[in-house]
Amino acid sequence: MNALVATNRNFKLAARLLGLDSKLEKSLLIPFREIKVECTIPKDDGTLATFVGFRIQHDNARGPMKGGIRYHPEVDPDEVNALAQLMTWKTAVANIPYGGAKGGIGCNPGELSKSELERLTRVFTQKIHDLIGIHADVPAPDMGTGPQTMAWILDEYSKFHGHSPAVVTGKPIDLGGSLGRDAATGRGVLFATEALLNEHGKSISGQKFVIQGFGNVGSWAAQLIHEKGGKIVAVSDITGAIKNSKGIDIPSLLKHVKESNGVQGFRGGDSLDPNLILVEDCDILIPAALGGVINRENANEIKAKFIIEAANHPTDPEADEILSKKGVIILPDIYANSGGVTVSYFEWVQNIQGFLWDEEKVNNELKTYMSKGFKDVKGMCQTHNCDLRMGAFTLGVNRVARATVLRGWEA
Ligand SMILES: NC(=O)C1=CN([C@@H]2O[C@H](COP(=O)(O)OP(=O)(O)OC[C@H]3O[C@@H](n4cnc5c(N)ncnc54)[C@H](O)[C@@H]3O)[C@@H](O)[C@H]2O)C=CC1
Ligand SMILES: O=C(O)CCC(=O)C(=O)O
Repeated sequence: MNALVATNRNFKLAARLLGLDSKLEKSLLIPFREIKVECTIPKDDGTLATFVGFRIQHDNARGPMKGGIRYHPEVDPDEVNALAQLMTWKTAVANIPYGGAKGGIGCNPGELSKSELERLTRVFTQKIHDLIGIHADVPAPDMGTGPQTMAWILDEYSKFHGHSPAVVTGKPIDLGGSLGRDAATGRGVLFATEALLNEHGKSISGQKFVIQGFGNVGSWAAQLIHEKGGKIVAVSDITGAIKNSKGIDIPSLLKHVKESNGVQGFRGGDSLDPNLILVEDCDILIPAALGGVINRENANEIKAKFIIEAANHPTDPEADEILSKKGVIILPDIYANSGGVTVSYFEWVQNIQGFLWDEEKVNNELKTYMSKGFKDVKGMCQTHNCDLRMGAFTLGVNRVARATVLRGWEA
């Protein structure tokens, strides 16, 4: 199912549970602003290449819009729109003073040199610099981008507006990035998983995990779960998949990935068909790559008892229904992966204050926010007699709706 159709469907279900007025519902659904820009750069060989970049600014009722920038061949306006909307509900679930946005460029970063990526990022920033800003819209990394991308955006933006470290988060530490931001989404996934398991009288230790995606989010989640005694029995990335029923030695895998740019060829496990990773036997499945991967084609075959959505919208509504009938418990993206944007908020606060926190403070504050988020989501599940996805959606949508109404309708 198209990502936007799926996200709108979840929003509308939540709006119905909350009894929202239809005019308010419409105003919450339609994005604040959609930006589409042409980005033409000279390639290293002197030829020209043209890419299309997007920034969808979904809502700013609760504060500046916030969300990552994705570089991926499948970036399209509907997907970015869905991701921007999810950011609005996510920042509200986390209860941080932001709205939601998302951006992306349709490109394959693996096929571009570092200097081509730098030129592309600078051209994109030139096209959108007037519409982002410290109190307007604050980008961050997502799939295919990272601290270096944020450094180029910061540098290009600062040429127009003066030195502005708080205009992006997820920056390198040397440019005002926060300690702990790199690991934050994975660490948040760990805290979210602990909160859920605790409620079921279980702990991480001894549980069997499968992780799809071994980039920023998947690799940090794997590392932290491994340190807590979780047994990671299968992992995949774009290069392939590996499995080891005794548990993969994650520090050795991290070393291998650093040297070989992917999990393929790792000797501490057997290779596995990447198409079968999601249906591999485990207790807990963590999708940490693309959207829409859990759908009606594979939902019935999933063996996990719990799914922790580290990726954004990995599960289609059709799969939600199938999994719910099977008794599988899903911890939804807008809560489970909110650790990244929460520490982005801490980074922005540090930049504005001009005062750096130590890593222990960052991680402790993150734990507090993730614990509070879980309690708030559960509270909405009880109030509306609904599952965790609708608990999170009603929580987020209700907070944004209240802020929207309080700000008023006068033109
Ligand atoms: N980076 C962040 O702070 C946050 C990221 N997310 C979400 O987490 C997910 C992963 O993002 P990052 O780790 O930042 O991206 P990344 O670019 O660092 O890593 C992506 C990983 O997915 C793998 N991958 C790509 N296509 C695949 C496929 N077809 N099958 C299996 N693996 C595949 C890549 O090889 C790589 O290991 C995305 O859905 C993103 O939106 C959510 C919240 C915050
Ligand atoms: O850190 C941020 O501002 C946004 C992270 C993001 O794009 C996400 O949570 O999906």
